[in-house]
Amino acid sequence: MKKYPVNPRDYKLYEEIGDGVSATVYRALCIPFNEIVAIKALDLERCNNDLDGIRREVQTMSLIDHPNVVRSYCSFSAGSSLWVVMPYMAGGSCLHIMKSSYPDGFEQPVIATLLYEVLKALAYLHSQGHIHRDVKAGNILLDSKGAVKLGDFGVSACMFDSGDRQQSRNTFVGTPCWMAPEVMQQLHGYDFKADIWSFGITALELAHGHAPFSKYPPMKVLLMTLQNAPPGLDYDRDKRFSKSFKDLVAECLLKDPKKRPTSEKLLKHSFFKHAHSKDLLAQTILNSLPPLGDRYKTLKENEANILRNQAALGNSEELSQREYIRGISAWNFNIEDLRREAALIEESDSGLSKCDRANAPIDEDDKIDSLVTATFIESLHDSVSGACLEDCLEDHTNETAEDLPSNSPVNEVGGCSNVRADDSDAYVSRQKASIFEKLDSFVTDDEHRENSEDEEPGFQCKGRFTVIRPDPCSKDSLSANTLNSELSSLNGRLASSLLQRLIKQNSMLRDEILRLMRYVDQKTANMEPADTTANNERLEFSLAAARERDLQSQVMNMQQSVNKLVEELQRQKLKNAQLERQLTALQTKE
Ligand SMILES: Nc1ncnc2c1ncn2[C@@H]1O[C@H](COP(=O)(O)OP(=O)(O)OP(=O)(O)O)[C@@H](O)[C@H]1O
Repeated sequence: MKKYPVNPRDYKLYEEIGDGVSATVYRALCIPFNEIVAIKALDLERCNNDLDGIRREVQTMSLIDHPNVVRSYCSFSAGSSLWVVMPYMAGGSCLHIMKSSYPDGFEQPVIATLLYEVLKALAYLHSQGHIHRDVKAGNILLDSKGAVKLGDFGVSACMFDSGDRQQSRNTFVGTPCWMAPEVMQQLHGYDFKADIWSFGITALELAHGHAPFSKYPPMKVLLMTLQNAPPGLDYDRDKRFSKSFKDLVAECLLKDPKKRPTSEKLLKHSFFKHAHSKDLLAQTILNSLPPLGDRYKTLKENEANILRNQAALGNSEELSQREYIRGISAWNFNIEDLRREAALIEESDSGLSKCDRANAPIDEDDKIDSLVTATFIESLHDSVSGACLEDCLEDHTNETAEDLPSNSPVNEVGGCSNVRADDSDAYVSRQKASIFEKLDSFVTDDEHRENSEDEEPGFQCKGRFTVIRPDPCSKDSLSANTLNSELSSLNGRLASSLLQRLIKQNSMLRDEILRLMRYVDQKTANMEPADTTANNERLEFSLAAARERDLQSQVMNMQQSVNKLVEELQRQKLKNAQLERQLTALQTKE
């Protein structure tokens, strides 16, 4: 097999052709082979605490061998970046193609052709034990001849892994619009069926030019995905699509992952009778497209305009849209964002599309406050009791307002279409006050963290990444050795500060959960006989104990990670000492 060089000097970087959370992608020339390639430059400083993720991505990519999956030729470090050399996909991503030429989505034969190829990639990955976890139009790449490949293993996970990596499937990664409900809930982990959900959302994205709820801020996307009926193809709006397409989407977007078909089974779906060869793609959507670099530049300019407008209007939905345009997967899920987004949801929304409206609960705009409250409270309960929010809501879908006591939690909280305006308004205000109180306590914690950041100016938390702020004054003056040892010691300090923060947040969350449970119990006690209250208390106690055990085991795992990091640090120090000795020896020789 052809061996690509692993020296940065053997490559010549041309223009930028894409970017994501952790990487910038360039068109490049592999000089010895005189071959155009793509180089993904992962900025190790931008994702310092996600080295495992990077290692995983590179490992996964190098082991992959399938015509529908982007493979890596080789990878190596170049300065503070890790370069991954890949085949150059001159057509770019489907998201970019739609943004530049097909804002309302593709025609059915094109969609069927694209999806069939993606599905072959998924069937292969799943058979190899991988969950892709980031299936979306932005990661469907086309070469100049119309070959389709699935890219970006930044958040992929292996189903056969145990221990640490298995646990990573319980963490919150991925783009909210494409994220399966079970991934959002973070209750019981998830499996490859999460990819099938994302595949269904991607099908809608290719059909409409955007994913369902893509214009909304992440918090709202989360609420809508959890509480609304699954999105789908609309009877009126999507007349141009066949019944088999509608069926395919509906099957992929079943909320219960067990009911979703496997990728292998989906390959036999009748919709794929509409699939063609790659020539169709070359002759239709790739025909007369400007070069990828130019398209990317235009896209960046548009993005900059949106940013300017958004800054002028102070509109955070535009911000969300900008992230969508960039096809970014990370979700900056911090309490400040949450607060801002919850406040934004309060404002009445006039922007729901007809299709989104069809999927929204009745009076959704008016009662969105209660949705916020409901989801916070229910998801807090769920994280304690392990009960599924979705089940909880579905259990009550057939009940009407009249079936339930007027002050029942379902009427007041969860049953969005059954909310009684008079009772619920007061209830919602009370709950909102309590939520903001909770948020305040988190924010205070965040402020603490910020203050402590003052002591350690290098750290900054950004969603799933902890970013090291570059220090322009010192960087150049550092020798490779000191930089190395600095990075290693930062890892240790970073892990322990993260650990402390997590423990603190967990215990605060637990207290808050208990407080909220007591509150709900007090409310329901009026309706229940006395012995049920005693039972509830017992249940509450055992649930809290189970949660505590869970937290303790998480803490132990984190401590183990810290120990590993400390060991790594020692190793690096030894290496540094050796290098320094060699350096001195060399200097003496000279
Ligand atoms: N081999 C390639 N050929 C052409 N363009 C590519 C290639 N790989 C990636 N791109 C472009 O670069 C963009 C970003 O790449 P990628 O998604 O791998 O980065 P990332 O940082 O992992 O992104 P994300 O934010 O989705 O995690 C893609 O959406 C695509 O448009």
